[in-house]
Amino acid sequence: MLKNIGIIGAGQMGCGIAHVSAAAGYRVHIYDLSQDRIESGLATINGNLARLVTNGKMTDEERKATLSRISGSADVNDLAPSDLVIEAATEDESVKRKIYSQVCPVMKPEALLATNTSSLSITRLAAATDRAERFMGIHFMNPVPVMKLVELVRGIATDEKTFTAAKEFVGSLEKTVTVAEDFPAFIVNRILLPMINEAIYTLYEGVGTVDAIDTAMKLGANHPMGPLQLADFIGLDTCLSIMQVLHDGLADSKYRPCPLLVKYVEAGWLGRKSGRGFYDYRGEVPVPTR
Ligand SMILES: CC(=O)CC(=O)SCCNC(=O)CCNC(=O)[C@H](O)C(C)(C)COP(=O)(O)OP(=O)(O)OC[C@H]1O[C@@H](n2cnc3c(N)ncnc32)[C@H](O)[C@@H]1OP(=O)(O)O
Ligand SMILES: NC(=O)C1=CN([C@@H]2O[C@H](COP(=O)(O)OP(=O)(O)OC[C@H]3O[C@@H](n4cnc5c(N)ncnc54)[C@H](OP(=O)(O)O)[C@@H]3O)[C@@H](O)[C@H]2O)C=CC1
Repeated sequence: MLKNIGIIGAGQMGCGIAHVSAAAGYRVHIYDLSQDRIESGLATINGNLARLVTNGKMTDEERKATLSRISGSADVNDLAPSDLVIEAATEDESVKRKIYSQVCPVMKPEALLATNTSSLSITRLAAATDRAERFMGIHFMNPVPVMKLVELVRGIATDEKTFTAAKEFVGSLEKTVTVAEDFPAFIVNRILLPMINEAIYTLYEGVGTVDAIDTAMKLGANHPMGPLQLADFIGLDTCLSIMQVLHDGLADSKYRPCPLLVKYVEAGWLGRKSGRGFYDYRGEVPVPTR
C-alpha cells in the first residue's frame, strides 16, 4: 500500500504530479536542487488549487488539507520515507542517471522508483538504478491536473508487482492508463512530437508565420492549442530532447530536429518557462517572435 510519494524535480511536471497525488490523499515530498525552485513550485501548486476553489471544484478546506500533505526540501535524504519516488527532472539521460545514483542509496530497499521521462529508454534508465525490477515509466501529460491520460511503460526487468502498484496508483488519481512498449518516446510523443517538429519546419521554411500556423491547426484541425503554442508550453528543451531520442533511437531522417528548434534552445528561448520561445510571454499578452 503506497502512502508516501517522493517527487524529484519541482518543475511543471513534478509540481503537477505532487498536486494530484496530494489531492488524492497521499503524503508528498518534493526534492529539487534549490529551495527557491521548491518555493516557486509550491506557490504554483497553491495557485492551481486556489483556481479550483474559485471554480467550485474544491472547497477551501480541501485546498488547505491538500497543501498540508506536501512538503519540499533540497535534501535528497528527505526522500527516505517514500514508498514510491517519481523522478520528473530535466529530460537529459545523464542528469537522470546521476539522480538515481544519489537517490537509490537513500530509498527503502522495497520502495518503487519511476520516471516521468517523455522519451528515454526505461530499460537503460533502470540499469542505472539498484532496483530494475521495481523501476518503470509513469508518464503523465501536461498540465497534469487537467489531462486524463498516463502512459505506463515497463522496462525489460520490471516485475508484475511494480506494474500493478503503478496501475493502482494512477487509478487512485482518477486518470486513465495506456500501456506503451519501451520504444523511443512511447505512444503520445512518438506521434505528437513529429507533428510539432513539422510545424517548426513549416515556420522555418516560411510556409506560414507563427500566428498562421497556430491558427491553422486550432481552427482547421480543432486542436486546443496551436503546435507552436504547445511546443512553448511543453518546453523547447524538452521538445528537442524528445526529437533527438527519436532521431537517434529510430535512425530515420524523418525525425531530424528542425534547425530552428535547435537555435531557439541554444538561445535559451525555452518557451513559457523562460519567458520566450515561439511567443514572447514577457508582456501582457503573448506576442509571436516570428
Ligand atoms: C511532452 C510530453 O511528454 C507529453 C505531454 O504532456 S504532451 C502535451 C499534452 N498536453 C496537451 O496537448 C495540452 C493541449 N492543450 C489543452 O488541452 C488546453 O489548451 C488546456 C487544457 C491546457 C487549457 O484549456 P483551455 O480551455 O484552453 O483553457 P482554460 O479554460 O484556461 O483551462 C481549462 C481548465 O484547465 C485548467 N488549466 C489550464 N492550464 C493549467 C495548468 N497549467 N495547470 C493546471 N490547470 C490548468 C484551468 O484552470 C481550467 O480549469 P477549469 O475547467 O476548472 O476552469
Ligand atoms: N513538459 C512537458 O510537457 C512534459 C514533460 N515530461 C517529462 O517530465 C520531466 C520534467 O519535465 P518538466 O517538468 O517539463 O521540466 P522543467 O524544466 O519544468 O523541470 C525540471 C526540474 O528538474 C530540476 N532538476 C534538474 N536537475 C536536477 C537534479 N539533479 N536533481 C533534482 N532536480 C533537478 C530542475 O531544476 P533547475 O531548473 O534548477 O535545473 C527543474 O526544477 C522530463 O523528463 C520531461 O521530459 C513529461 C510529460 C510532459
